[in-house]
Amino acid sequence: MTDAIVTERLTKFYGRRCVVNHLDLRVPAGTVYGFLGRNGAGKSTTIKMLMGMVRPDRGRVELLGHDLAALPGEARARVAYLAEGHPLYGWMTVGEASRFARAFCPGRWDQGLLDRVLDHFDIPARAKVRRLSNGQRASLSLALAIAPDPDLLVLDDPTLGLDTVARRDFLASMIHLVQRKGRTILFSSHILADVERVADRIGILVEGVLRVDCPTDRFKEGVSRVVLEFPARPPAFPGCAGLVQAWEVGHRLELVVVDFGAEQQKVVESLSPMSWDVASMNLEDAFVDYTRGPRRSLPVLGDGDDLADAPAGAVGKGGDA
Ligand SMILES: Nc1ncnc2c1ncn2[C@@H]1O[C@H](COP(=O)(O)OP(=O)(O)OP(=O)(O)O)[C@@H](O)[C@H]1O
Repeated sequence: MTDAIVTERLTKFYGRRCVVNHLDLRVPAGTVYGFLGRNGAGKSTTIKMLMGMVRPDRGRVELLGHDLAALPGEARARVAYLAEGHPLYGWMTVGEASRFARAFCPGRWDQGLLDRVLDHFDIPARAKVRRLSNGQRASLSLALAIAPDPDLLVLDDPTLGLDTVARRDFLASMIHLVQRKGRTILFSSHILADVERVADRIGILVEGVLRVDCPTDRFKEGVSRVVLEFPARPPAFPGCAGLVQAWEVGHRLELVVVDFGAEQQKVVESLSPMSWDVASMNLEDAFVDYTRGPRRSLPVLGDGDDLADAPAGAVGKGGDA
């Protein structure tokens, strides 16, 4: 098995609105996959469809090589899911919550690992869940999710509300899990610095359409901000392949371009600027610049080298409805 998650043309409507649109997602086994998108892009809906909690209107899901509709119990036990907001029963103690979770995982439970995580985050077994801090609740949820030693861990915005130190500890635990051979993690997040730190690959949903699906570095290197300086008001930019957006700031023209190369350079030089420069960007800057563009015509970014020249549309077979 090479892909831990596969979706084919996965589609969900709420009313007449298509919130996940022909999603072809492939998450290779052993990958930490950052699933990104602005508020309302469709991340949670997708994750709920992956977990069988929301029924798709079209398409199919495969987890660990099995069709989700016929997932054997043995495979289901190898998948763990952490819902947004770390839902736990506040009236339970930590020990009760652990025993409760364990009852759903007969045969696969690493109590030693759970104890180590609880100890690391200083979470006593007798503490009531409702008295835990946000960070402790998140860590308890993660500990309960990883105690069955899952092959696939799916987390919906797991670091929401955590402080920087708690987030780093949480992410370190995630990496520890995945470093054990073949483990796969898909997580959604709005904290791009976290994603940049741990994700091998990213997918970006824009209004339910997967526009980016590639290694994290490929995305950072693929999106460039180009700044052209002029002595007076800049000329209008004529456009080029891979252009996400262009705007004027005083005597400057700023462009966001996917896969800036010789062809785009020629267009820039044809405007005879006094100077021009390509700025390097971190993941957050690249994400902001990319997703702020005109949504229906964003250049797509995937593993291939020639995607910026592809007609605007989704990665894979899908497209705008
Ligand atoms: N049960 C529902 N009924 C109707 N509309 C819904 C339902 N769940 C989600 N939506 C809508 O679907 C769209 C996608 O929501 P979703 O929660 O998947 O986005 P998201 O990318 O996870 O957003 P966020 O980052 O804000 O959590 C939103 O417009 C949301 O309002």
